Amino acid sequence: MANVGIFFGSDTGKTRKIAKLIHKKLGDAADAPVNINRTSLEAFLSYPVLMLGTPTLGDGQLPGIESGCESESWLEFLDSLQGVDLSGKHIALFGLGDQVAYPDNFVSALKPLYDVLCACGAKLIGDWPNEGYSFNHSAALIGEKFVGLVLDQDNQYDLSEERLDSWLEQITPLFA
Ligand SMILES: Cc1cc2nc3c(=O)[nH]c(=O)nc-3n(C[C@H](O)[C@H](O)[C@H](O)COP(=O)(O)O)c2cc1C
Repeated sequence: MANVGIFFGSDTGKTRKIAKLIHKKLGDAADAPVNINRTSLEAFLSYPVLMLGTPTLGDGQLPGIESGCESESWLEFLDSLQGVDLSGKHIALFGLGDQVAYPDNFVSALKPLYDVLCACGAKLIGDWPNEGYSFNHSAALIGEKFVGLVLDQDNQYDLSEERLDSWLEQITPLFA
């Protein structure tokens, strides 16, 4: 088993694609990405380092039945994390959103994910500057920084790989 587990939720496949790209770039350090609705709590907890990806759906919500997905996803998995001890784990988040169609809730779903993981004692790494995006509001900001990498595959597709490379450069020394 590798050191890094990559888990994602996805409605239309864009977050899955980014998860696969992260895996490709990390090589043997990471296991192949797994949809969060296809894992167990035990498998999730077996990694010391986690990279967790999500789109924002609904009105700033995590994916799941309540936000209109056909399958369960983060909303349901987070219920199973209540009361779980994640201290000692390094967790980096990556979030996909659409700043043009949803400028009032851009990538907001990262925040409830962040909050649950922090409440479980995890060490969150990989915050990301908000420069280069145009939006009105995001719940995923703490001060001037997003709580994780932010990618907009709908409007800034061409910037994503460069952003991803820079983010991985920032975080890999923190857990290597
Ligand atoms: C019904 C619906 C609601 C959405 N709501 C938001 C939103 O509130 N904020 C946002 O930033 N993006 C929103 N998006 C855009 C998605 O997050 C974006 O297209 C993302 O790349 C989808 O990733 P996926 O293919 O992994 O599901 C929404 C998209 C859909 C279809």
